[in-house]
Amino acid sequence: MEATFDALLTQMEQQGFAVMDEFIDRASVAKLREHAQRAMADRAFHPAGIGQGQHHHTNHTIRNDQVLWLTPDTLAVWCPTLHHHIDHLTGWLNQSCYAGINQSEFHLAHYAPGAYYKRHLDRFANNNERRFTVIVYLNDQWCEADGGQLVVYGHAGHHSIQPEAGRLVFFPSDKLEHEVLPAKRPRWSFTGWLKTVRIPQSCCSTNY
Ligand SMILES: O=C(O)CCC(=O)C(=O)O
Ligand SMILES: [Fe+2]
Repeated sequence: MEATFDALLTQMEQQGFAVMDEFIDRASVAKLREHAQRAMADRAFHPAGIGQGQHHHTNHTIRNDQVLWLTPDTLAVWCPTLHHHIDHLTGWLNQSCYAGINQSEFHLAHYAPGAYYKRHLDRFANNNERRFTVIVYLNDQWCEADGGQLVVYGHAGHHSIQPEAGRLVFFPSDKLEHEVLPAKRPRWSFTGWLKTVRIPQSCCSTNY
């Protein structure tokens, strides 16, 4: 896996983003998608918002997908393979690149036909904790006519990526602008953000 992660980093340096197929196997994709579909049927998804903290709000002119936030523990149960790979990637980033990742957040996303997410950066204006974005798609046999491509604005201009099952997209959350074009069939994905969260000094000190 280390050689694979090296290749990811090389791609990211060269083009501003990295793409890897079969990051997780088909059976793991199918299992995670089934959990997502069941949660959707149970009305556990809710309209996605933009902004953070007190600035968080929904804005359907910018995005109109639905999301379900997952704790790392739930991810570990719903898709142990993906949980393990993300853990492994985080450890590698910390050891090889001194990335200082100490937290993560994850959600599943569902784009109903017609849903989109306009061009944006993943890092909030008032919070620089998000360092890397990790997206894994859960859609079998996606084709051009299905729409829903992820368009990334990399070093060499824009590039369109099909949200195909098992495919990983990886990029720096504060640098790469991207958008999701309107999907024409239900579009399922997992998105994670690897973060560096400053621990307040007072939490680390011990009083003797
Ligand atoms: O699903 C995708 O392709 C990208 C989603 C995205 O940009 C986001 O959730 O911030
Ligand atoms: Fe994004």
